Amino acid sequence: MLKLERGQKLVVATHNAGKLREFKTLLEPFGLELVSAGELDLPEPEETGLTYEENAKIKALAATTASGLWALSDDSGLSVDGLDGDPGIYSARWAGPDKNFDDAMVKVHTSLMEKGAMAPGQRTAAFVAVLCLANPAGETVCFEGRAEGTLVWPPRGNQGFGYDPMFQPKGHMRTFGEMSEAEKHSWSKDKIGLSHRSRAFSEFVKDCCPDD
Ligand SMILES: O=c1nc[nH]c2c1ncn2[C@H]1C[C@H](O)[C@@H](COP(=O)(O)OP(=O)(O)OP(=O)(O)O)O1
Ligand SMILES: [Mg+2]
Repeated sequence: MLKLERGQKLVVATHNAGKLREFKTLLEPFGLELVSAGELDLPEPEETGLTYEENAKIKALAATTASGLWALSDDSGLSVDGLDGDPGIYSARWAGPDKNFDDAMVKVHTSLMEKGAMAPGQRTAAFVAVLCLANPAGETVCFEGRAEGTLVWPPRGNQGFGYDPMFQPKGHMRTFGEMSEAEKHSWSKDKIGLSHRSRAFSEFVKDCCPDD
């Protein structure tokens, strides 16, 4: 089992500013020294895997190899039931090159409309995140988290990132885009969080983080 020590320097192996922000908040209580792949100017590896886990490993191993530090990566996406799980592992690039998430959300919505999926029950989806911790010896360990919800239209809220404004988590009336980061995570050591990332993070904490 891979275990981090208090004060240890850890690369957050992402080039996504939204994820980086979330990881900084989540990791804060554990007394680690954080540096991001962007700050170290690490190359962005090609995500050639066919699963979240494969891509998370690719990113964590690339970062630990390039930096000599332990690395924590995240591969995540939105799996829409009515679209057979798309955009899934391709969520970041599904709308095409030079497209932003406003375009990507329109594409998800229009694809569902083309299938006649108008009622909330036909617009269910899940966010999935797989975190991977890698050490410089090339050992890895992965943790998965899921958040179930419904896709609303039009998108609501301007917090979070990516597809957050159209994702309303199960049991809630507001989208992730309408929630503060703290609400989106709803993370604490003794209760299950709300977001896919915080749910995967709980498992990672249990096994790999120093006790605080
Ligand atoms: O909490 C989330 N709220 C909204 N959207 C989200 C979330 N989590 C993942 N997503 C979507 C957008 C993201 O771009 C894609 C992940 O793609 P993914 O390849 O894992 O990340 P990325 O390319 O943006 O950054 P990087 O690979 O450097 O970590 O799924
Ligand atoms: Mg990526």
